[in-house]
Order: sequence, then structure tokens, then C-alpha cells
Amino acid sequence: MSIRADEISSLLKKQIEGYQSEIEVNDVGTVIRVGDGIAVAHGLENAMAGELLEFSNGVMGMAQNLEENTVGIIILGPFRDIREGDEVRRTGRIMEVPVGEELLGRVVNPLGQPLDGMGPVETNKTRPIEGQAPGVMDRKSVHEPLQTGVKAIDSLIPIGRGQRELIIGDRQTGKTAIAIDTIINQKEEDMICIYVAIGQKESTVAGVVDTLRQHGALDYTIVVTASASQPAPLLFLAPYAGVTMGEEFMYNGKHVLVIYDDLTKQAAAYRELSLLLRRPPGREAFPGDVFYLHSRLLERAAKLSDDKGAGSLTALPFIETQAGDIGAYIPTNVISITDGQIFLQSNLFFSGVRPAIDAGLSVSRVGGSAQIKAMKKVAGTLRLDLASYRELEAFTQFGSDLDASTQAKLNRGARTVEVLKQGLHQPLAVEKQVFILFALTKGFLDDVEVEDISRFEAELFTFLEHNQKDLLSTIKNTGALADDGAMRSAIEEFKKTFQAK
Ligand SMILES: Nc1ncnc2c1ncn2[C@@H]1O[C@H](COP(=O)(O)OP(=O)(O)OP(=O)(O)O)[C@@H](O)[C@H]1O
Repeated sequence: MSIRADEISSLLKKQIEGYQSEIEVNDVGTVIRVGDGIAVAHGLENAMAGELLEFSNGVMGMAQNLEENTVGIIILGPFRDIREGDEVRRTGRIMEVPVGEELLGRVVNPLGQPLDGMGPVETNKTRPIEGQAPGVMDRKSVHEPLQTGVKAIDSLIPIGRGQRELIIGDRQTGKTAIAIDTIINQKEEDMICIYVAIGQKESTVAGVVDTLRQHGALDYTIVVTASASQPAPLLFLAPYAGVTMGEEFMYNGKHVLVIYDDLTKQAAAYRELSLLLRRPPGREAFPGDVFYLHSRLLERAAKLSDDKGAGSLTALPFIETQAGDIGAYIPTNVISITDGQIFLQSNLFFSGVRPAIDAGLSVSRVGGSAQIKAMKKVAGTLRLDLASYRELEAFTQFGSDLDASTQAKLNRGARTVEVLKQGLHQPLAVEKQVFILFALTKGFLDDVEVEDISRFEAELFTFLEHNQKDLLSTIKNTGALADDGAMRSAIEEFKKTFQAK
């Protein structure tokens, strides 16, 4: 490394001036290079990895590369006022964010500073953002369902509390919509939600906050946002800030859902920082530790053991693919870290199948253990039925004569696809999901026209709420199916009135 003569003399002068003063010279450094969101400082021999550093104009930074003579720093704020020769001080603190219930209902940046104009966040509790994930002995296997309220997910790809389920798809395939619907559905589920928006337009985030507020879901939600106009360090930090806020609740025995929308942009921000910090680039110019970037984040999702309070933190990371390519570097990394993925297809989305979930490529490795008994019963064969329908559908496009059983399968398949469609921001309670899937799998929908299915469903629920409310509450309270005969006769009774129309 070369240091200019005037730099050496100024450093020496400063050291002489500082002689016998209270400040330790090792705790103050000098900026020798500054670029887009990063700075390199000389001195600071004792700096710790991840330590907060303060520039002379008050802007904070975080120590990243600890090298022999210099420290690479990511700047957590406006970097245009920082100049070569400025002072940087150690703070002795590792990067922390405020945590606690006071953050609920707030919109904050990754440093925990409010962005919603509702005054300061009144909490004095903080947690370091790089926390250790719970170990094996502190965990329990995932066994409680997290009801998303989306029929296609709760029936085919169930998510458990403490699970990490990837939501992956091209742009504009309804990823954010699934996240919002899931948050809205947690109203009566005693779940705290954290929505981390990374690199999105501020208008999009404002729209999300508005939707949550309209549905009364903001009260139990924290929105952490680092928008596209923010410097890369904040985008890189946002998911860690979100999970840290969630951990505070999890370790207090509560259930938390954290949504990272999306990690592709975080990886891109990290690549930018790493290249500026002159770390060697690897595949697709990402640094060598981009896998660790996501694995250490997602490992912090857990279902804690009873000794630890039995809290949980569920993670729903998002990844945006290009032209459905799930074999690219970041998608394959995150697929291998998570416990399953929900794959959204743009051709399904445009053909009107919304949510556009590809049942063949989507899996949940927790599966049935995260479903209530009733759902397990009615949804047991749904996935296979759907897969064989897709296969038959492709085959019968050639238009040949079909035997009766093939025709029946096609009929049922078309109705299954129709039942699994769901409108925007209309999450459905699990007992209603069970009821309509019961009607479907027992063949009650086979003689209902496909275009009538959604009306049939809506009217069936109204009918049940007025006439057979106890059937719904039995499923809700016991988790098991209500009496088979009673369910059948309720549907039959309703069908009479439906057909009469
Ligand atoms: N189930 C649905 N029914 C009807 N419209 C939907 C549904 N899901 C999503 N949409 C619409 O599709 C559009 C894209 O959805 P969304 O923003 O959730 O996708 P995304 O994949 O998150 O997009 P981006 O790539 O911008 O992040 C939105 O306008 C939304 O209103």
C-alpha cells in the first residue's frame, strides 16, 4: 500500500498532538479513500469486524474488511460529505437496531429510524444485528401450521411456524400479493409480522403500507424498508435488521413471520459493496461468501424448544428469477438453504390462474406436519390429481375421443384449478378452505359449470354462515373434519338453492 508523504506527516502530527491525551490513537483513524457507499481508513488497528464507526460529520459506518493497515468501511448514510483526510472514530459497539413492541405499526429504515413521520420510536432496547442462530438443542421440529389464507398454499404447500419457505418467480407474478395476503390473514392468529422491503420503489412500499392499514394489519406489523434510492449498505443490512427485530419477539415466546422482498436485490447490493471494497469476484461477479450472506440470515428462522419459550420465527424470502430460470446462481443457493419453495409461473399468471402457483415445481419439506387434520384429509391427493390433470390436459389438446374416466379426470382437474384461484387480498379462513376442498374432492362440484365455481364457493360460505355455522366452528376448534354426513347434507341442501337460481 502506498501512503503519500503529506499523509504520513499529517498522521505523525496528529499522533504527536494526541500524545498523552485521553483518546487512544488506535481508536481514531483517517479516511484515505472514499467511494460510492464505502470508505477505506488508515489507523483503527483495534476495530472489530462489524463495529460501528463514526465519521467526523456524524455519519455512521460499519467495519467490513479488516486489513493489515486499513479498514474497509461501509457507510450507513449520505457519503458525499465525507472526504479524504476526515477522522473516523471507533464506538466500541457492534451494529445494533432498536427492538421491541414500540416498533409495531411503524415504518422504519434498516437502522430502526422512523420514516412514517409519526415521531421517534420510543424504545431503549437494542439487539446486535448479526446474531447467532439458535443451535440444535434449542430447536424443535416445525409442527404448527402458519395459515397463509391462500388456498393453493395451505392445501398443497403448507407452511409451518419456524419454517423457511422461498417464494420464487419472475417479476410481476404476484409474489408481493402472497406476502400481503399472508400478513392480512394473521389478524386472529397471534402472529407478529415484519415486512422487509429491499430495493423497491418508495411508491410501491407506500402502497403496501396503505393496503396493510386498510385491512387493519399494520397494528401487528413492522415495515423495514431500504428503497431503491438508498445506498447499497442499507439494502444489504435491511434483512438482518428485520430478522433482529423479529428475534426479540421469538425469544419472548411469540410467533413471528418475516418476509424478505426480495433477496435478489440484497445480493446485488452486496455484490456492489464487495466489488467497491475490492473483494475478489466469483461467479456472476458475486463475492465468494454470497451463500453465507443468505444462509446466516435464514438460519435465524427457527421453532424454539419448550425450554426456550416455544416461540417461532418463520421466514418467507423472495427471489426474482429471469425468464423462469431457477437454475441461476442466487436462486439455486437460496433453494438449497430453504425448506421448500413456492414457484410462481408467469404463463399461469397471464392465463388467469392467480395465484400463479406451479404445483409441480413447488414443494414444502415440512409438508403434512404443518397442516390441521381436516386439511390433511381433504388435500391428501390434490397435488397428484393436479399433476395428472396437467399431463392429461397437454395430451388431450390433440383432440381425440376420450374414454369416460379420462373425461372425468379432466372435469375434476378443471374444477380443481378453478377452486384454487383466489382474488387479491381475500385470504380465506382454514375451515372454509377445508369445506370447499371437501366439496371438490367428494365430487359435489363435478356438475357445476366451471365458470360458476367461484360464485358457488362464495354463496356456499354465506349459506354455511347463516345455516350451518356449527359445522365451520367444529372444524375451526377441533382441527378435524366435522361429521361426514352432516357436511355432505349441508352441501346438498345448498346445491338445491344454488341450482334453482
Ligand atoms: N390473486 C391475484 N388476483 C388478481 N390480481 C393479482 C393477484 N395477485 C397479484 N395480482 C396483481 O398482479 C400484479 C403483480 O403482483 P405483485 O406486485 O404481487 O407481483 P410481484 O411478483 O411481487 O411483482 P414485482 O416483480 O414488481 O415485485 C399486481 O398488480 C397485483 O394486483
